[in-house]
Amino acid sequence: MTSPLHGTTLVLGGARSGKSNFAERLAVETGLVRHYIATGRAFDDEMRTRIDTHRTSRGDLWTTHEEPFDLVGRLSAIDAVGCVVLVDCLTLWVTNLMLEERDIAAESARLVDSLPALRASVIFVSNEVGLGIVPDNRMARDFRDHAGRLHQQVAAQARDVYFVAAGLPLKMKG
Ligand SMILES: Nc1nc2c(ncn2[C@@H]2O[C@H](COP(=O)(O)OP(=O)(O)OP(=O)(O)O)[C@@H](O)[C@H]2O)c(=O)[nH]1
Repeated sequence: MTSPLHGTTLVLGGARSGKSNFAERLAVETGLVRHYIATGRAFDDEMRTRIDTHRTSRGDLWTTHEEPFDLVGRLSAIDAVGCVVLVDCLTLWVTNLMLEERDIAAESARLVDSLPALRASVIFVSNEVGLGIVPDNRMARDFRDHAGRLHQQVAAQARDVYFVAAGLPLKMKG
């Protein structure tokens, strides 16, 4: 079975742009079995509250997986014809890898290389973090650069790419 969204989709946007809600809608519209991979971790009460709100609003028709590091392994474990996997989000994944001093270029390449073989439809959500002024600290600049390169690689591989601002999706590819 090939869903209307078969392949990879990338949904970019700023903080509170509505990108996660839009990506969830795309996943629901496929009519496929839904999986959600959260790369975020609850480090404080504010994040815990936000995560609880997200879980409640997703409801019971989603299977949630919390995976801060091994996206390739988790995607291949879930992978099946007839399912859609929403990964929210790539920028938190990059953050987690940076905090562990992993090789981001290698991990990014491994992820992008794994995509064509997947049978599931995969929707990646990510923050566009490159639009502001040049950050004044090295780690923030590295983060911006890693995220920007990863977005280019995923976008090149993706069938559909969207940019969301003010809750409105702009289709950039597909
Ligand atoms: N650990 C965990 N994280 C979750 C879960 N559900 C959502 N999240 C995280 O919540 C984050 C998105 O929430 P927000 O920060 O409120 O949304 P945002 O992406 O900034 O805002 P929008 O652009 O409006 O979507 C994602 O990065 C997820 O990783 C969950 O069940 N478990």
